[in-house]
Amino acid sequence: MSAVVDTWGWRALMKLRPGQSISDVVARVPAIESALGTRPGAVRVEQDPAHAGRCTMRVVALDPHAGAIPWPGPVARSLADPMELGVFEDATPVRVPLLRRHALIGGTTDSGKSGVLNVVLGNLAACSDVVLWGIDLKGGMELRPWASCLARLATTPEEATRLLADAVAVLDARAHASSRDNSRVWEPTASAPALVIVIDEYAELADTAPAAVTHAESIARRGRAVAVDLLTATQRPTQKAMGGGALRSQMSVRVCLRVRERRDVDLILDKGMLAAGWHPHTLDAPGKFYLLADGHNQPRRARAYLVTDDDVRTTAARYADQRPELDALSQAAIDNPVSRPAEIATGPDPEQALIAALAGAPDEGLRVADLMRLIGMGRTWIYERLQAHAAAGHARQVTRGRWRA
Ligand SMILES: Nc1ncnc2c1ncn2[C@@H]1O[C@H](COP(=O)(O)OP(=O)(O)OP(=O)(O)O)[C@@H](O)[C@H]1O
Repeated sequence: MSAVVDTWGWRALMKLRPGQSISDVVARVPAIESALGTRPGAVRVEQDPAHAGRCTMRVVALDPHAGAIPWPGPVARSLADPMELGVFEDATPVRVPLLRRHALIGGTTDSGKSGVLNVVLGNLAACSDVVLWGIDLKGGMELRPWASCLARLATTPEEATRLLADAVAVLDARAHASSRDNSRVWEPTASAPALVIVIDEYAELADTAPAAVTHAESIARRGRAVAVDLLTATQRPTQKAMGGGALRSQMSVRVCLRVRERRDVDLILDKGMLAAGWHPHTLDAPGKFYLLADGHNQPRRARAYLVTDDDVRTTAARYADQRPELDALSQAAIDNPVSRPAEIATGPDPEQALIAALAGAPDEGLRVADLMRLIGMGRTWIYERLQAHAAAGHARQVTRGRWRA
């Protein structure tokens, strides 16, 4: 038996005695720990997948979660690479794929949500095939340090609504092009990058910008195939903020940091997860989390790397001038909103769709004919609703016949 030493301890390949199985060794783990003089839980035994008579014994002598774990820097260079968020208790790295996935990061105040966002942003900043947009309604406090790597940063409900409306326009244009060209999915490259929208405190957005929520839900439903993805963090995973679960159900990567109440576990992760052994209410330090994602279906405690303010500064500075630009098709959809396909103002409720369309309208406003096409309602209905919104101060005529919020 020869041992390989690493940061946290060592591991060795072991040959079992004839007739012995891995379960015999697993049953002896407490005795092995006692004989080696390690802390309880330090020894893990794994079957050699190639040979029933061999196993790997891993001794994690130091508790990897005992203190903050420094961020080693970005490992991803493409959205197709898994993002490395931190380490599990057995010191194995937490790697999670984000391509064509929306992600939700939840946890109480000071649980480390911004910390996890920073790890992901640090990796995305180094990816040459992702355009990053940010929404931070805390006045930009969390995301502004990344501003040099964000192509857009919205810090007010109005800007957020406009940004998400533009993202829906990008999505529609890409979906239209994909169906025309018969290509099923948008494969991100440096010249046709993915668009990832980072939203810090989604509940705040839901409270202050209902029209923006209509767009976010549309992106959650339809964005994956065309590589328009959401990365959202929230402290308040209420039914209202999560659209009664509709938004969460589209988020296939869920990171749950410490929560105050047990019922929040099922709100962030999924119904029944608390009963299934996912216990984020017991996490005892910032940055510790449970992950639910492809390949992560067992409740395992993990801890995120700690990204310092200095790490953010140096990483943002290093990658700022390597950020890609949106492809021409997507940029044209933003610059020329009148030619947007009819799904810009999504949602079954025409009133909501009208509000969203007005909020997302360009500076010069939208014509009644545009609104009719976007919303699918007749001239009389649109005209009456515009008058009502104008009287309530929610809409205005920019120039004759052109409207916006
Ligand atoms: N992975 C980590 N390891 C060690 N300490 C961490 C980690 N992540 C965060 N912390 C510490 O915990 C504190 C809170 O972290 P953070 O700001 O990320 O929490 P938050 O959930 O975003 O808080 P808020 O809800 O107020 O926005 C910070 O002081 C930070 O240094």
